[in-house]
Amino acid sequence: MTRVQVKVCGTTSVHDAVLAAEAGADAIGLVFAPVSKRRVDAATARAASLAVGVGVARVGVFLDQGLDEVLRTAEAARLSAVQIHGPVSSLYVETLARYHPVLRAVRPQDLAEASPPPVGVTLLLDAPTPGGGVPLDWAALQSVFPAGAWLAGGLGPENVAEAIRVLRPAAVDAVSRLEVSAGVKDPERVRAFVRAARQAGLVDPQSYPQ
Ligand SMILES: O=C(O)c1ccccc1N[C@@H]1O[C@H](COP(=O)(O)O)[C@@H](O)[C@H]1O
Repeated sequence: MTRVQVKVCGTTSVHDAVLAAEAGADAIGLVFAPVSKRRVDAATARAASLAVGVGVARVGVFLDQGLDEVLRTAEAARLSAVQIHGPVSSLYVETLARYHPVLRAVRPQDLAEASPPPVGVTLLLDAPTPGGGVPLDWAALQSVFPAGAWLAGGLGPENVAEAIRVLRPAAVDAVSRLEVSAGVKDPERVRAFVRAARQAGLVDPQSYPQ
């Protein structure tokens, strides 16, 4: 048995990257989507990536952005994986997966179409409005949640254990409920989130993404 991985998303500073790493997060998320109130520039993201080092995954979050932009940003910001939101083609996702591990964010209504993902792609089940802090209906998803998929959408210290108990995701991912204001982390909530996820149990390693 292996522990659930924890991603702390929406990192906009070296300070908050180090906070997440010291709290025990396995991954930080760096949002490059132009629409996001947590958007980070490549130079700051690079500094945050270098600060946490290779022991922590650095996931770049993109929404409706071209392949060139994603690949250039991944290199500039020293990303170790990319997370793709929005209505992109299979070819787009498969092309990216030749360069980087891909987290493909899908809404519950898109799950059937996206499963199973191609090699190098892991599904991330998220709410229809990414970064909106609204939880999914975990009970309704229990019978269809794919082995090895990640879970996001309104997770925080108060509900992550229950989400893990119901869906057994390979990883949990949160942003809104870990902030004091958009893009600024609440240290106590970040620590409590990682702690709660850690304590919530273990998952079967065979359900992990390859
Ligand atoms: O956080 C954002 O602003 C954002 C913008 C565009 C695409 C994704 C975004 N965040 C992702 O949303 C989920 C969880 O959000 P929440 O915990 O419900 O607030 C997570 O995957 C973030 O990477």
